[in-house]
Amino acid sequence: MAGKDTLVRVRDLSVRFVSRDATVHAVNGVDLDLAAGEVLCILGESGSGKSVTMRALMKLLPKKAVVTGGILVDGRDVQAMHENELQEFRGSTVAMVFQEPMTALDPVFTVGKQISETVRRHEGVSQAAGMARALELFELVQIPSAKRRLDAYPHELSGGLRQRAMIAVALACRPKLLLADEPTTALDATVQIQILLLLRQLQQELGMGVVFVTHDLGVAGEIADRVAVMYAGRVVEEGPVTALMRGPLHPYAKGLLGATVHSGMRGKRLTTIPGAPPSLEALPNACSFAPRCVEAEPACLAAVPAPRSPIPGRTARCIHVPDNVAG
Ligand SMILES: Nc1ncnc2c1ncn2[C@@H]1O[C@H](COP(=O)(O)OP(=O)(O)OP(=O)(O)O)[C@@H](O)[C@H]1O
Repeated sequence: MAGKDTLVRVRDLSVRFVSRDATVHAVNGVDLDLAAGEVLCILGESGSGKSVTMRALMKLLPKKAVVTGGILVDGRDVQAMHENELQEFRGSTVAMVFQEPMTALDPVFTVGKQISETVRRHEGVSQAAGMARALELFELVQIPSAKRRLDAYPHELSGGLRQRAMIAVALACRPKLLLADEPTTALDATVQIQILLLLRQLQQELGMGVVFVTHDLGVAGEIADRVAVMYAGRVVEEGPVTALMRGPLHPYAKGLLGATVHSGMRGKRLTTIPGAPPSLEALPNACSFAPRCVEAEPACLAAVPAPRSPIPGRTARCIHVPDNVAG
């Protein structure tokens, strides 16, 4: 049963991309829960299904994607929404920030105009009220000389300020859920930490839920309350960030943590475990990590491991993890 303050509830989500030549099984039976005001990081290496999972939350996948399973956001069935309902839902209930701000910002309009138009579209307010809200948002995301910068075009802002402007656009209609797809990856380290701190502060002030996709364990440690570690389209471990970083349960998470800790936390690509993930076109009916796992044994190849929960609030899909929690 979904709790009273459940903001996101995903059950058995699968996403396939079908083409004439092949079927890519990008996401395979993902369960996720997010409480209002909580930050969940989806962590994993390239191609593990992080972005596809996140985009499914706002039905932002190409038409050819075959999506099955249940997605409830703020109690609404996302899969069942039609285009006009989605337009209202995107922005006012859920908004997204991207790695590349120019994905969200239009180069031919000033940033102030873009924010005020977004507000006007959703809330039907006057031009002056839209602009006043834009200024309020620029101040909220701590853009210095906010009034002057509202008249800037996106290319006139530095990378960090552009990122802040994009966050302001995303927050324009006070979303309950913010989706962030590697929004700091392209920035240099000091700007990256400033944007992470800003997001954390905004999330707390506004009480928003955040789903944050990253390949960077250091970033997850900085911003997350809970982490879901994805591998080959499955969540292989899920739990509170501090517990997971102190003592990961799944061998893949152990490998990531070992690799990252030894070489410094932030900015490290999660690719230091020997071997490569399986092809998403031919996933085995087995533990997908077994070929790279130091703990693998024949039983790992018998079936896809079910989630086990040795500690309340934590799960891992590994047969070596005990399953002690009743219910
Ligand atoms: N539109 C699409 N058509 C076909 N395959 C796709 C499409 N979008 C994603 N995929 C495939 O789905 C898989 C998961 O992609 P996804 O973008 O979710 O990975 P990711 O974990 O976010 O990786 P990255 O960190 O590189 O963005 C990949 O194999 C990708 O090639």
